[in-house]
Amino acid sequence: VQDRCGCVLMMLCDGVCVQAQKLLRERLCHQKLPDQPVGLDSQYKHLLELLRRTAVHGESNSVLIVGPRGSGKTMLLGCVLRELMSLKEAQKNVLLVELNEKLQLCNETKSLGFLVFQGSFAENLAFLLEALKKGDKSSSRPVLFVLDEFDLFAHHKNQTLLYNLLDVSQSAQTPVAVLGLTCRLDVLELLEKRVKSRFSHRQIHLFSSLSFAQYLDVVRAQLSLPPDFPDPKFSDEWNHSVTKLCEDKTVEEILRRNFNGSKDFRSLHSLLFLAVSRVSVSHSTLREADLIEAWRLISVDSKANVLHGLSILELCLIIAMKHLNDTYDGEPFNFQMVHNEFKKFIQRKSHSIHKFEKPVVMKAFEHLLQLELVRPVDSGVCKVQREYQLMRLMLEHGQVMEALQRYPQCPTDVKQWALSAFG
Ligand SMILES: Nc1ncnc2c1ncn2[C@@H]1O[C@H](COP(=O)(O)OP(=O)(O)OP(=O)(O)O)[C@@H](O)[C@H]1O
Repeated sequence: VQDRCGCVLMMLCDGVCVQAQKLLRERLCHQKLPDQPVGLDSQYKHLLELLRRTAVHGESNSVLIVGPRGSGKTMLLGCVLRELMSLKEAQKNVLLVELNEKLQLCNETKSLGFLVFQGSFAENLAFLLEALKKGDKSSSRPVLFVLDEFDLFAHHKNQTLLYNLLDVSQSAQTPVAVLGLTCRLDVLELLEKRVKSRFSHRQIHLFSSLSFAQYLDVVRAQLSLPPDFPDPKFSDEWNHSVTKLCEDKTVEEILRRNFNGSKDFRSLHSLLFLAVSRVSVSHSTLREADLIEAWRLISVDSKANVLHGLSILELCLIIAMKHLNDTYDGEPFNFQMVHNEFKKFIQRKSHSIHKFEKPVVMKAFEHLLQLELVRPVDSGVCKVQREYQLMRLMLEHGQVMEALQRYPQCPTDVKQWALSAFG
């Protein structure tokens, strides 16, 4: 009987644990909007007010949301639209149209059952403009145009689409809001004069001024189970363990390093995702060890891994390049110089490395180039023979030394030669 009870309990626990993990993984994979954007209160209010004026009062408008990758442009817009659609006075009233630069509607809009453009760019544009011009301010439904990667629109068809949309947004026809999302701070410089003069010049900037304390709040919020989680006992225990985890010194140190590296939420989410994935029935709460392991996985140096897979000849060429770097004060080098340096080593110091024919050495050099461990100084110059093309080594001291330490059966004379360059 005890065994059976234990088994049933185990299955129940298993179910809740899987449910919690699924919920958190979905959240961390950006499948859901956060309840509230963190640290973007003023931007949120500003955008909501602008869109409310279009949705409720029928005022046309245009605005750019500018910020680096992952700074929350899409999320901010999503949260604002969610609130806008929940406003009583704006409900059912607003049409949302997401466009890409070829004037195709994006998938989300198609699924709303709204119109789908299938024609050429010119046909689509003519159709769209006619539809917008037919309306008037009082009877037409306001239309919100969302132009993600706004800078790409600036490269298209003499900016005809931008010109026309902004033109409509300035006239008294159908109320239209044009919302551009972009990473480019200089995006206005890309616009033609006629387009620029029709843009409202409203910009909302998302540059993170997030403090570490706020960042920790985000971690806690991202890892906590919601109040409506089906098993309140489990979620209480889980949330308690999350609070405790965030107070742990080692965990705080890891989070601080991640924060100092990048304030981008995507990198935080990857870290937390890896930690959450380690939770299992045998340990159904998050532990310090899960975060440490996740951090180890995330901070693995990919170049060090590539170095680990090199042949001994390729490794020797890298050491020769480092010697050249030291001799010529970091000036670029070419294959011929590397080959000479390598030959010197074989003649004077090496007993373990065979003589290699020049084409073989060239092949090894080409492989390093393919792996981007070596890069041409000027890739545009293709007239220079490969042997004489100037190159730079794209590796740091520590990366090569670590690779040598881990290299299986690395000959001692090669190690010593490396130490005289990297040591
Ligand atoms: N201030 C914030 N508060 C809460 N979550 C945030 C915040 N900023 C970013 N995020 C989260 O980070 C992830 C990336 O954000 P988002 O996709 O909105 O960035 P983006 O600026 O649109 O990036 P891209 O330029 O690549 O399109 C999302 O899951 C988002 O929920």
